[in-house]
Amino acid sequence: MNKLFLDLGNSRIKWASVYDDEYEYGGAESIENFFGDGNERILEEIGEPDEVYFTSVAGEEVIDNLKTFVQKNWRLIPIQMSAQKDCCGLVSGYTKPSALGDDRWMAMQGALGYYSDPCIVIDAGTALTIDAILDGRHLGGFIVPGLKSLRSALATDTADLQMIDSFEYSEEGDENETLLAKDTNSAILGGTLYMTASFINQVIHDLNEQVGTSFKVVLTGGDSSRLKSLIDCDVNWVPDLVLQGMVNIEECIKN
Ligand SMILES: Nc1ncnc2c1ncn2[C@@H]1O[C@H](COP(=O)(O)OP(=O)(O)OP(=O)(O)O)[C@@H](O)[C@H]1O
Ligand SMILES: CC(C)(CO)[C@@H](O)C(=O)NCCC(=O)O
Ligand SMILES: [K+]
Repeated sequence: MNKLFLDLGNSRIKWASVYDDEYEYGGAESIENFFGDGNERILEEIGEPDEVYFTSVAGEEVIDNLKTFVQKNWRLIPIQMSAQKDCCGLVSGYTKPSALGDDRWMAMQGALGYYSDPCIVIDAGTALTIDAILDGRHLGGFIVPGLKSLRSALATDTADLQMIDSFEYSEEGDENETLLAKDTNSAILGGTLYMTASFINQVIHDLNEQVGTSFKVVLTGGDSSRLKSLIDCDVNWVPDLVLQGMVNIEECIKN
């Protein structure tokens, strides 16, 4: 039995397979490339699934594309997984549980595969989210712009600042080494990174203080690799946390 799990984000799709109970993270691809021409390589890598599960924070159009894609390539109907009120050892903290981002719910379910409690889950994706779990309850969380959104806001709202591609720029590798920058790109990259890390550290600090415990911290998302060394405590870095959460739920429901 080959089960395919898909995580549809706002910028990228990530996938993993469970083949005879063996979990394997597949990779990530931009949404355009995934559905675009020349995706034979991705299809080949994925293989032929028997069942397809997906979760999504992308729009209806992307979900429709996925359904068509799965039907066309494998003659299957994918099963959507979403945030619940109370499921697999976790109770939602949202006043309206269905309004919580499905990726946030899945990431928390993924974190519960590592720690029974209490833990803080950080997803540094297109948006950056922080959620906390204590005694099997989601305490709630925060949503702020991700690094790319912060940088693009500056570029949009000023005359002289341009959008910089952090991936090209990171070759310089100096944004963590000096605190203050001496050129525009470093000032933006370093500043937004430092701002985001300070926010994360403050939330962790305040939660620990308020609850009187030391929360475990689990980190995921496209920007997590650049943030992890700036977090003041030990961090469990799990790039495929959302997918792991989906697999945990599927196993929990099956059993
Ligand atoms: N090719 C890439 N490789 C790694 N990181 C990337 C890449 N492209 C963008 N990023 C960074 O990752 C962030 C987006 O994270 P991620 O890919 O996890 O988002 P996403 O797929 O939209 O997920 P979500 O919508 O769930 O947040 C952006 O802020 C950007 O800086
Ligand atoms: C916050 C994002 C964009 C993070 O990917 C996603 O989880 C989402 O669209 N959430 C819905 C709103 C909410 O979680 O309150
Ligand atoms: K997002």
